[in-house]
Amino acid sequence: MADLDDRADLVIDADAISVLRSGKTLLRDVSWRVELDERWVVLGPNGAGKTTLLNIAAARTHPTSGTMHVLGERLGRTDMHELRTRVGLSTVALHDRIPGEESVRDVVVTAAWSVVGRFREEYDVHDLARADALLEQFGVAGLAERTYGTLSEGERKRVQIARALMTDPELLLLDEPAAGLDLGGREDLVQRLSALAEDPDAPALVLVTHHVEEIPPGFSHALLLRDGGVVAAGLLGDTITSEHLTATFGLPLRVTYDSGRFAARAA
Ligand SMILES: Nc1ncnc2c1ncn2[C@@H]1O[C@H](COP(=O)(O)OP(=O)(O)OP(=O)(O)O)[C@@H](O)[C@H]1O
Repeated sequence: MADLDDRADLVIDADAISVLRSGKTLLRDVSWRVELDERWVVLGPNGAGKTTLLNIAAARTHPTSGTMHVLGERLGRTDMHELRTRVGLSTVALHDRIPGEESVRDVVVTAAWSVVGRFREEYDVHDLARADALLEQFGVAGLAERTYGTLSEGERKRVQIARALMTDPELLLLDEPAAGLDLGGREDLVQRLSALAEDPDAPALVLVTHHVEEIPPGFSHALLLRDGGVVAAGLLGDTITSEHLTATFGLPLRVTYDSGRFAARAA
């Protein structure tokens, strides 16, 4: 019973999950618990299994073994489509499908549409107001009338996150949101994600990245992956250490921390 109560606040509860595809082990015996008010960073080198884990947390795919609960629902025993409507997901693969000629406001508001299967003419004024408020929150309200294809990469990333938040998800998963941004674009995004992390009304957050420099202040926990396995997990300050990063990336690294931001370089 105590165990059930413990689980009530868990948005992600991975219990020894493994993923095998085409004879390859993508995830190996991963256990990971995320609570409602936590903001997690998932860090690891290319091919570590980060996107695979995110896709399971987004109820897009199942583990091969182990048990996975998302928002209290057990994958394999629940309606995955229904569950997906409660999770916001932002990935490069999803955004590649956004038509360039779509207006920025429509890119955001159609998130509500695709989830509930409504037709375009049935958007109500609340949806439009919410889309505009999210564009404002991410500093791109002035671009609402522009077509998505004309935006810079940094502007697109901010619109993508606004879109992922449109459905008011209970869990927001962001896969490398700062990838491909220039320094100014990255810093702007880090600040906005930091504000989101510090908002008590924000959903539980999981941010996948390759770089400790991209960890926004306000994030609370980190999961380090290498070769599909967990190297370390827990509170950010205990987890993002030189020792753990060295083990994660397989080369001697020195981590520094200054004013809420991490940096890493070869030791
Ligand atoms: N369907 C599949 N069949 C076989 N191998 C796969 C399949 N999907 C992914 N992989 C491999 O699994 C490993 C983990 O992939 P994943 O995309 O989860 O890693 P990642 O940590 O997100 O990497 P990156 O940082 O490069 O995006 C990679 O080596 C990838 O090539």
